[in-house]
Amino acid sequence: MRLLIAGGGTGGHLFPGIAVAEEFLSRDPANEVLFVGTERGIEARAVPAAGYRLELISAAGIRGKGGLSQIRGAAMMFYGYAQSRKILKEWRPDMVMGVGGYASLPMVLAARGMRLPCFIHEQNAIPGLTNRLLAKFVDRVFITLDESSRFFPKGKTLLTGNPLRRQILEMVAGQTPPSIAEIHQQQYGNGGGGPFRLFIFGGSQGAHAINMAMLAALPHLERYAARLEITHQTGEKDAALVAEAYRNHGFNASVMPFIQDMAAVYRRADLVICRAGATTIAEVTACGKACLFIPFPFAVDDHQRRNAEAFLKKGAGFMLLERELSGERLAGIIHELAESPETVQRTGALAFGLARLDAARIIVDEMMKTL
Ligand SMILES: CC(=O)N[C@H]1[C@@H](OP(=O)(O)OP(=O)(O)OC[C@H]2O[C@@H](n3ccc(=O)[nH]c3=O)[C@H](O)[C@@H]2O)O[C@H](CO)[C@@H](O)[C@@H]1O
Repeated sequence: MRLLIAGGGTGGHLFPGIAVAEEFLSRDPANEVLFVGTERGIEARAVPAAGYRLELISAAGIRGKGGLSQIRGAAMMFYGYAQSRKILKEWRPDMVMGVGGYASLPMVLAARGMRLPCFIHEQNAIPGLTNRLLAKFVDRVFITLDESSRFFPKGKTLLTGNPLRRQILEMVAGQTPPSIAEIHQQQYGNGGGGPFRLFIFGGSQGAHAINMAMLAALPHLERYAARLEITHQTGEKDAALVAEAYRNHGFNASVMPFIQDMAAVYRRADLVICRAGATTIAEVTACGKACLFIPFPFAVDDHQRRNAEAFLKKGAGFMLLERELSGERLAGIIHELAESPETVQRTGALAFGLARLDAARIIVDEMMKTL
């Protein structure tokens, strides 16, 4: 059977699609998957790197832009629709899934026009415009958080969670959470002051504001430099600057623009400091990690904050808003949590309790049912 997965732009849309592809391919060696995205999206690099076939179409945003760019965006969408029809006629998928992002709009509409079974997956608490529009046309809407259900037709919406890539699921399966006694031994054994491992990352593109706040936090953390083991994903632009700052302040830090094997880094972390993109949240909760969320304040409809709030209500994470973010504040929280292993352990355990590990399986089961 053939599944076409359309959309992307950012990792938060694309990686759930890759998770569904992995599940679908595991069902039958004869199954095939084709990804469709745009050349500017993360899919242009990440899909071939993951070993999948990718077709590119033309697509662009329309929402909130001035007259000329709206006309340009609409023209690109029409062209993308024609390209989508051509791909569908040539590749002949059995079903099509949109994962959000510009490319999913023309492709899912074209697929619906050709009467193919169509599905969408929404990752966020507040859905993007593409998925709101597409919901009317698809057979099933899969959602990550109950909060988004009010935007979609009741009869066809199903709460599944956010599909997790195999690298994350395998890590979770092989992991036994440490006991409080082990954490104490690790952090206070051998005369006290065992390592506290921080993983700082800013979603699929890195976060300049988090990078700068962490640099501003370093002078306040110098006394703990020997205890902190830091892995910091910066995005492309800030990598050199951030690496140099850690060196100058005497910190043991591994700085990378982008990380392929996220599971390995999650596994080692005691505390994760990150944005509140939906896929990030799904992963840190599955890994049972205590997390300080710093939501991206300009995400459409402030959806990152809403994503995080869904977890904070249950004590399963911490949040610091960007407008309150300063080096001193960030250093204060890191220090406080490094000194409080019970809080870190309890928060991670509560997060794990909210994780949904079977989203990809449920989605593929549901898609197969409609065939
Ligand atoms: C600025 C913005 O609007 N961001 C949106 C985007 O975020 P973004 O693309 O940052 O998505 P998420 O934070 O949800 O997920 C990031 C994904 O990238 C992966 N990763 C990240 C860094 C790295 O070095 N390597 C790596 O593989 C993570 O493991 C994760 O799978 O899509 C999300 C899902 O729709 C939204 O919730 C976010 O609001």
